[in-house]
Amino acid sequence: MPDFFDTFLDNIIELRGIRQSYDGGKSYIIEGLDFLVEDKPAQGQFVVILGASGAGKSTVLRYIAGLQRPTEGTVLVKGQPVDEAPRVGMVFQQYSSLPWRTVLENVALPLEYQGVAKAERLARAEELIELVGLRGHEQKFAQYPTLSGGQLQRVAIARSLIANPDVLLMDEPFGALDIDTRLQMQDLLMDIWHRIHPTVIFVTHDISEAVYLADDVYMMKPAPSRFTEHVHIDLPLRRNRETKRTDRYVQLVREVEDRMIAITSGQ
Ligand SMILES: Nc1ncnc2c1ncn2[C@@H]1O[C@H](COP(=O)(O)OP(=O)(O)OP(=O)(O)O)[C@@H](O)[C@H]1O
Repeated sequence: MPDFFDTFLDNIIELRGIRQSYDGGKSYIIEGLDFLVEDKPAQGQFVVILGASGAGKSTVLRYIAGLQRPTEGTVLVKGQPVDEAPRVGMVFQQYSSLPWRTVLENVALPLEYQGVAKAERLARAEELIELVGLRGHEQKFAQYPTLSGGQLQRVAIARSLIANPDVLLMDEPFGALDIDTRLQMQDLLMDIWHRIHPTVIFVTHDISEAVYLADDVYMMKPAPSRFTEHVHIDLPLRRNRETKRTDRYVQLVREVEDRMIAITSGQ
């Protein structure tokens, strides 16, 4: 039975009846996949996707970003086909900045593509650079080792946010970072999310990271894959390192872990 308020909420992301084949329909790596994320304007949502390697997590993000079409099925963002709903930002695990451009130019890039005047786009880029804690690095080239791995991901996050996306897709964005930087970036991302409330769809292999960040965790079974499990994370909205010491956090990590083990072992 749908919740009473569900009738008033649109889905910001809607994937229905998705099938994906790479061999002309002989076999399907994704089969019967449905995924609905409701819109919560001015509140946002933090959704984390977990699944074994090769389950199709990146593929789901590529559908939502409009980078790939499924063999069958419907993909809607804010009720529209993805090609007509362009306000989607994406952050990848690999550093994706243009190394021959400065931090400021990299962050401003999406607005340059949109034809926004230079003074305006650089002013907006400065705001985002402040938001991600990169003040003082604007004129450095966005390349390693001039910038550290964590700083390069900050550039990527700032760039993904500059065009005011309704949806921010993050594909293992902290996967390549050392543990200290990773924990710092989790807190930075939470802080940003509380300020600007996009709907975030975040892929990770790290269950403790998933529980720390998410409102909801969705789990994919191995191929032919689809979402089979969902855990709502009922931790307080504002979280910090202390949250990880609470009984509820530990309990949720265990619950998600148990469900992942059951899914991947086919139980
Ligand atoms: N162009 C392609 N041709 C054939 N198979 C493909 C193609 N693109 C993706 N696949 C397969 O689709 C499956 C899902 O890939 P995807 O990258 O989405 O998985 P994933 O869950 O993100 O994996 P990981 O956690 O390892 O990043 C994989 O088995 C992959 O080999």
